[in-house]
Amino acid sequence: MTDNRRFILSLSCPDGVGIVAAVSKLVADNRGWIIEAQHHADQEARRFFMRQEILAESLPFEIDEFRQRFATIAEQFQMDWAISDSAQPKRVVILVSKSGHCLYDLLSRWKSGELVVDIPAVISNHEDFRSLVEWHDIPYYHVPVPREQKDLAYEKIAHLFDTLQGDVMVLARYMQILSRQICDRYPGQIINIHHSFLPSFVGAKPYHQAYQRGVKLIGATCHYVTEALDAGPIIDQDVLRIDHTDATADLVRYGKDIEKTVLARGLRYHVEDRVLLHRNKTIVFR
Ligand SMILES: Nc1nc2c(c(=O)[nH]1)N[C@@H](CN(C=O)c1ccc(C(=O)N[C@@H](CCC(=O)O)C(=O)O)cc1)CN2
Repeated sequence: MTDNRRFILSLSCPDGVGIVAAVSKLVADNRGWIIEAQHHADQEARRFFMRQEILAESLPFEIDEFRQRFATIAEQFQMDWAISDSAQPKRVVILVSKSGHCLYDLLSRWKSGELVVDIPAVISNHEDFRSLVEWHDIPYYHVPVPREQKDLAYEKIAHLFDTLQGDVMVLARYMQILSRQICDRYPGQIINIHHSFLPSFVGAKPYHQAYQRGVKLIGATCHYVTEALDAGPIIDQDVLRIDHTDATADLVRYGKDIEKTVLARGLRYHVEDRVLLHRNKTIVFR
């Protein structure tokens, strides 16, 4: 029975000739079995992006030696690169405030085995979801964010994340604006679900803004968090048609389903190393 463990190689570098050949030659010379391969050349940016999944058991060496052997090619082509192990689940720390629909959804997908991650903790600025989270045998940390002590609160969250050896923080309707310090400390490691079709309706009350504007489409956006509010690189989006008969409460209700779907999809892309960042945009190898 073939062991389905894969090494996932993701890279970007200045575009040029011979990149695919060089990478594939290293794998082929070691009789490696490529399960999935995608690449993209951004002609405007003159940058090349690539993702390969290689069957771990097909290679005669472990991941550390694979990284050592790949480093030579990476230097030759000035690559930003990473090799991850599909058998090593990402450690996802979830942050939530008072709206629990995305938290419930992620916990359900995790409990059913659909979302293969480790959840070392849930952090909240309220006590609302302690019993739900602890029922899942997941530690719950209540970190209040008083207006005059926001930086101290975010230092506590950063210390918790480091102590828990988190790989990614998911803001699952966490309604506090993170400081520049914590955003800069974890670039590409904090994912938010914003309840609008960005760039429309930034802020805490997008459904109210959508209703007031009279739009015919609403949506949700999963993006990486930067200091600039709701302005980080977009990972995934979706929309839904609405009309004049829909009140703000209807938009909030419809929106919850879109938010859950878009966040789960965006998080899956991230934990499967399918997202590469370039400037303020993403390449997503779906
Ligand atoms: N630095 C960033 N922090 C956060 C981002 C982000 O993109 N960059 N996204 C938000 C989530 N969000 C919308 O998706 C959002 C959350 C909160 C607010 C807001 O105005 N909050 C007020 C307090 C509101 C309250 O207490 O209920 C505030 O912080 O003063 C706007 C947008 C998460 N953080």
